[in-house]
Amino acid sequence: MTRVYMDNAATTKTDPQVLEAMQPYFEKIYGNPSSFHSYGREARNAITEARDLVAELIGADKDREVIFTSGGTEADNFAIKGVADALSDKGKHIITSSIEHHAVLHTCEYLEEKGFEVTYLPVDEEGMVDPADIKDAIREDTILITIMLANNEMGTIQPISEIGEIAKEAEITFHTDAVQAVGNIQVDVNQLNVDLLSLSGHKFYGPKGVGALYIRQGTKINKFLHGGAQERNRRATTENVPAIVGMGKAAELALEELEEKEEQVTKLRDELIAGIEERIDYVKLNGHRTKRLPNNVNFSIKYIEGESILMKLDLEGIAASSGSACTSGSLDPSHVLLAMGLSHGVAHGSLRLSLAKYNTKEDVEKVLEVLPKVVADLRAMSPIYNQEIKS
Ligand SMILES: Cc1ncc(COP(=O)(O)O)c(C=O)c1O
Ligand code: FES
Repeated sequence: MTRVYMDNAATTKTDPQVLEAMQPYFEKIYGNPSSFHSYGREARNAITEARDLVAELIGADKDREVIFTSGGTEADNFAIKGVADALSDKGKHIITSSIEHHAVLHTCEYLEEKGFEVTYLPVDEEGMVDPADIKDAIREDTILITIMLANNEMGTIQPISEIGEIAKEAEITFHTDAVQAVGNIQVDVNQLNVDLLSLSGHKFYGPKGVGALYIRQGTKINKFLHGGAQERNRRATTENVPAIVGMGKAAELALEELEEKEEQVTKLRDELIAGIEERIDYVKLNGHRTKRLPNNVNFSIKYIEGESILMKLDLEGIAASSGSACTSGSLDPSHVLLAMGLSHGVAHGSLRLSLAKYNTKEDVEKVLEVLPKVVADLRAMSPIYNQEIKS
C-alpha cells in the first residue's frame, strides 16, 4: 500500500541534506562550543554559521538577534515569561488571541496565576484577529502583545505587520509565534514590525528539539535558563550543536526553495480543497480561503467524528490530523474552531490535511479517492445523518 503523509503541520520529514549536514557533528566535530581547543572552536564556528543562516531567512541582524532554543514551545515561553519578568514593574497586562497555540495560551494562564492580567481577543469566523480590537484592548499597563503569524490548525494568516504598527506606536513589545509560517511563507521581522519571533526547526524539514527566538536589539527581556554564559548569556546549557547545524541547513534550503515550493504546495492545496468540496456534501472549509498557509487544508465534515475519520484514513495509509497534535490527544474539541464560532459537534468532525514539499499530485489523487468513501461509510452508520438527511 502506498502511504501518504499529510500531517506536516505536526512535523515534517527531515530533509536528507539536513541530515547529511548534521552527521559530522556527532562523529567528528563533537567538541563543546565553549571549549578553547580546535574541537570546540570548530563547533562554535558551526553555530555561528547556523545562526547567520537562520537570521538571513527571517531578515534579522546576523550574529546578534537569534537565540537558539529547544523548540517553538521554549521560544514562546522565553518570549512571554522573559518580557513579563523584565517589565513587571511597568505593568502587568498582556494581550493575546484565543486561537494561539497552547505554548502561548498556557504560558499566559500561568502568568495569570502569578498576578498578570491577560486579554484573550476573539477572532471572526475565518479565524482572523481584528487589529482594531488590539487598539481597543491596549491599556496604560500593557507590556506585551503576542499574536501568532499563522494558525497551526486552520492556517489563517494574521495581519501581523498592521498589528506591529499599532504596537510600535504604543511602544509595547510585540511577539509573534511564527512556528507554522517559517519555511511556508516569506517571513521578515522588519516587514512584520515584530520585536520577538518564535520558530521551530522540525516544521520546515529540520530536526526536532531545536528552535529559535528572534530578539530585536534593545528589547527588554530576561534570560530564560540560568547557568553558563551560552547564547550571549541569555540561555544557559551546552548547545545542541548537531541540531543547530541542522536547523541552519534547513533555513538555508528554505530560503533557496521557498518561492518554488510555495507555488507547488499551494497548487496541491487548492486541488485538495476543490476536490473535497466537489465530492463530499456538508463540508465547510475552516479558516480564511486566501489568507491561509499554502500547506493547510482544514474541513469540518458534518455528521462525523474527527477521530473516526482519522482511524479509517490511517487504515488506508493516509496520515492526517483532526487539529493540533496536542489537541487531538485530548477529548476536547479544538479551542481554535470553537473560537471561530463552530458548534461542538461540527468542531469534532474536523480534518486537517497539511502538505509538504514532498507531497505529489498522486498523493492528492489518493486522498480524493479514499476520503469520500470513508465519509460515506461513516455517515451510513451515523444515526443523526440518517435522521436529518436521509429522511
Ligand atoms: C503555532 C505553534 N507554536 C508552537 C509550537 C510548538 O513547537 P515545538 O513542537 O517546536 O515545541 C507548534 C507546534 O505544533 C505550533 O504549531
Ligand atoms: S473526540 Fe472527536 S474529534 Fe475529538
